[in-house]
Amino acid sequence: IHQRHSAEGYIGSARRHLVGELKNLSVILENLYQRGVLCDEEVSKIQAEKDDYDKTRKILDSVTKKGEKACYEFLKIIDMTRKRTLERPPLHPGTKTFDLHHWISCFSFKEDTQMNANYLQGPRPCHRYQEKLKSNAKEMSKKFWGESKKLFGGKKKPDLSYATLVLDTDENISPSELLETDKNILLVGKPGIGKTALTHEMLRLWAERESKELDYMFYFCMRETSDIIRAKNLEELLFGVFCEPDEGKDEVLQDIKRHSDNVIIIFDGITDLSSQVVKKVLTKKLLPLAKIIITCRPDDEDEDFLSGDFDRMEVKGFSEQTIKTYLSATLGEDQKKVLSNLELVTLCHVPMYALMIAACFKSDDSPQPCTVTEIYINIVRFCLQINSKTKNKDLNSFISTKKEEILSLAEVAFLATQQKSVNLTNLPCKDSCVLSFLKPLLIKEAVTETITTHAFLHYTVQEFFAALWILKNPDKIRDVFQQYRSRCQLPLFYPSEDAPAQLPRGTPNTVPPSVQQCTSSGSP
Ligand SMILES: Nc1ncnc2c1ncn2[C@@H]1O[C@H](COP(=O)(O)OP(=O)(O)OP(=O)(O)O)[C@@H](O)[C@H]1O
Repeated sequence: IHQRHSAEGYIGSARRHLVGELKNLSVILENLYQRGVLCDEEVSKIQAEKDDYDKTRKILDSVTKKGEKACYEFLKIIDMTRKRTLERPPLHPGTKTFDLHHWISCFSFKEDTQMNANYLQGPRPCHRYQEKLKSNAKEMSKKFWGESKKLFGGKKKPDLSYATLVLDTDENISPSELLETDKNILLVGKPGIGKTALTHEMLRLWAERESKELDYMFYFCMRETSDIIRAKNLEELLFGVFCEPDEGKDEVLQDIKRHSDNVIIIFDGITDLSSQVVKKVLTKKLLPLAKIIITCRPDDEDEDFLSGDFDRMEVKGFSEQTIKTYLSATLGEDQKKVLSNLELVTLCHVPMYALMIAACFKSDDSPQPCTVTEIYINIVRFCLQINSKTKNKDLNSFISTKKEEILSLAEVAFLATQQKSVNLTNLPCKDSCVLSFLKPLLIKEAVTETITTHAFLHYTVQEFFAALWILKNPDKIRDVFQQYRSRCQLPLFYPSEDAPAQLPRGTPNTVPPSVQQCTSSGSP
């Protein structure tokens, strides 16, 4: 039950804490002026006070002297600008006794629909930039889901965006809760489990949320590292790699730096800390109050990422219920074929496999794959067929004619995976059909110069081809396992001296088969 307080009394009760803890007094003064609480002269007088202490005292005195209405306006301003004007709540409860954020949230405001939010906004270029970031975020999210939909051909356009479940000590957390929390987050999850999907969902939610607050959200795909590594400072990272303001660059950068608590940055698929700027952001040397979200695979998890204050969470993929909803949206009646096969249903816990399975089963005459390897083979054959417009009956002989090109792609995949990279600087062949597994990656070299490199459509496709290359070069298997063992300090379990040079079949209960496990980034 909220007890109704007088605004004047409410300010009085916290005066001691407000003096000394109010920040960004210029924002408060500007708003008091805009709302007609203080006139020009009063504002100038306050600004002339020697330090923030005295300025705050003077603001409080002037507002209180003007009575209840002015005090109410003041509280309203503090409420709307709290991120900028109040000290952050303590990260460790108990280290600070009075929490101004909590205090202002307890004041019960009357309904006030007349309020003009514009008063509370920052400089115009910052707003224009926020709008640009929001439309970028919407676009990225749309594109992400659009690419999955392409697998279903032109006719069927299922809705593929289901909230990924995140599990943290037995508690499911939704993407919007992740977005709202003030904490820094480390999201760990195996390949294809939906880490990128989750970050794109957060981007979408941020772009669509109705908030009057001026805030910023940035996304970096850490696999596209070269331009990130080249960024020498914060400006080059935020504006050069991600998105440049159309006007008032300096003003925007100033605002971002000054109000870093209004910034959210996602580093998706981090493998190491080779970028100095990224390292500084993670260790809070830059943008100390920004909220940071990192995603990585379990193999790449590194204590250095956590030197800041991060909450670690695991992305667990689809639940039983989500699998059913997903299959029904993508397959309709055909879902029964998948649901009747326990192995396939279990695979669907990994959204990437759910997508592949749904794509494989989408038409009546599709073969029924049962392992991850078979599903990847299906996908590869499916892509080759679509791109070459080959009839089903001719597909095998078509693939035979392309053997060399396919293996050259596999070799490039293997070499890149070994170097923990997705940037393919040299194309393995000229065949457009085989090259359809790649997408161009544009890297800005200079203002007017862009270099085009290539990357696989999805990292797991690169891993599949890398595994294919090992299978075709059995003499390399021992080396690869040896390398894996020395990185992970695991006993060398396979292949033994007399074991056949052949990899075990996929274990379809939860994870990718050994083929992929052995070649995933960090553990080739
Ligand atoms: N919540 C979801 N709803 C529907 N499809 C999803 C979901 N999450 C992931 N997918 C599908 O699975 C694919 C792989 O997911 P994503 O790229 O997010 O995995 P990841 O965990 O980032 O993998 P990696 O570690 O390989 O980068 C996506 O392209 C998307 O098609």
